[in-house]
Amino acid sequence: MTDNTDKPLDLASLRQRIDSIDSELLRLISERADCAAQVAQVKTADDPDAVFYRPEREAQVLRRVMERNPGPLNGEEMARLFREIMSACLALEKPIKVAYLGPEGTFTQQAALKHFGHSAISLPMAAIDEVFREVEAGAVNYGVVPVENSTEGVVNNTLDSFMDSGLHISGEVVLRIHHHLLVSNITRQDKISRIYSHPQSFAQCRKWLDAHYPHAERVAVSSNAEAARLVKTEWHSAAIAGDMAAQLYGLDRVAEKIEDRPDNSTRFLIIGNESVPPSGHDKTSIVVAMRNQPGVLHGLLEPFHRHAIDLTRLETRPSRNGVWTYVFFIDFKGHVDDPAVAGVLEAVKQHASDMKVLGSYPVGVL
Ligand SMILES: C=C(O[C@@H]1C=C(C(=O)O)C=C[C@H]1O)C(=O)O
Repeated sequence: MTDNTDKPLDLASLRQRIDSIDSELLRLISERADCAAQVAQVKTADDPDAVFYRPEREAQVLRRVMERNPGPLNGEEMARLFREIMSACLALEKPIKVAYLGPEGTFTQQAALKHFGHSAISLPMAAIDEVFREVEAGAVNYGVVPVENSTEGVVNNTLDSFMDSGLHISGEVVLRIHHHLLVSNITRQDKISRIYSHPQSFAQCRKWLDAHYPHAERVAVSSNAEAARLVKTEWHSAAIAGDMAAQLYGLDRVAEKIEDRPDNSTRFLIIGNESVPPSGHDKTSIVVAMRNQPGVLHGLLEPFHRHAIDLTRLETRPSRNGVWTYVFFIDFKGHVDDPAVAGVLEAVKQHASDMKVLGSYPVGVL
């Protein structure tokens, strides 16, 4: 920052300038909040039961921020700030309630807050099917469940829960997963003989553990947060968990980012009761049951190729109503309202004994 003579401004002048920028920001954010409150009035005037939260609109707002961001802050950082502003604006009407796979301090809670912002009310559930039940019962607006990890693959419980559920996928969020080796203030670091973690986290840190703690007993527990909690009471134990669990239980990081793959990330799905209109950059998830005949997989995939639809994921799960019969979970780019997608779905139906659209939703922005 310089004045007219190109001399750098002194500290006092820079702080004065920051104060006046902050005043302007305060005014603008408040004006934005007023506008969002008026949108809520318009929505309820048309329909008293209208939902204020619009996933497709929020994705568009965040994308626009990233596209127009002039720097020096990077686009994701800027979008995170706007994510929190939107979250606070929405909460002015009614804070959104979100159930997640708990307990408190899990990566799923981190994903929920990343997606909805910190003004959302997040409620921990003990199991994935409880998250589904809570959303189905209308006790919360949305649920957040993990669906796949880049190192360890699919979360079977989540896919299985979709088979029995009428819920829609309304969004996705991808989180970079960093694991740390954590100890408490009573831990004797030279005497660590037991390490607690969730089985998925053990799998993601296997090489590091083999190299650094080959003789420590690895005890699998139901969540990383539970692992962190146990460490508070045992002087010879450590935990593998992430930042949220470390913060929640006040643990120290003895070794940071110990995951074997630096790009280790987990994808989470947002589940809700409503379908989502197109945002302009969407994904669709379907589940398909196939008759057990030769060439079924070709028949299933060929329409995607023919309509130039980009497949992003294909998972197979045993179907639960027959031995050696399978269902396929398929994710692809596009929205059910796109004519090309409608064409594919028609063609897939010809080959399938059953097909269900789990949802079309904005591709994760953050
Ligand atoms: C303001 C709206 O409602 C909510 C608040 C938004 C915002 O603060 O930008 C965006 C989408 C909705 O979740 C809207 O639909 O435009």
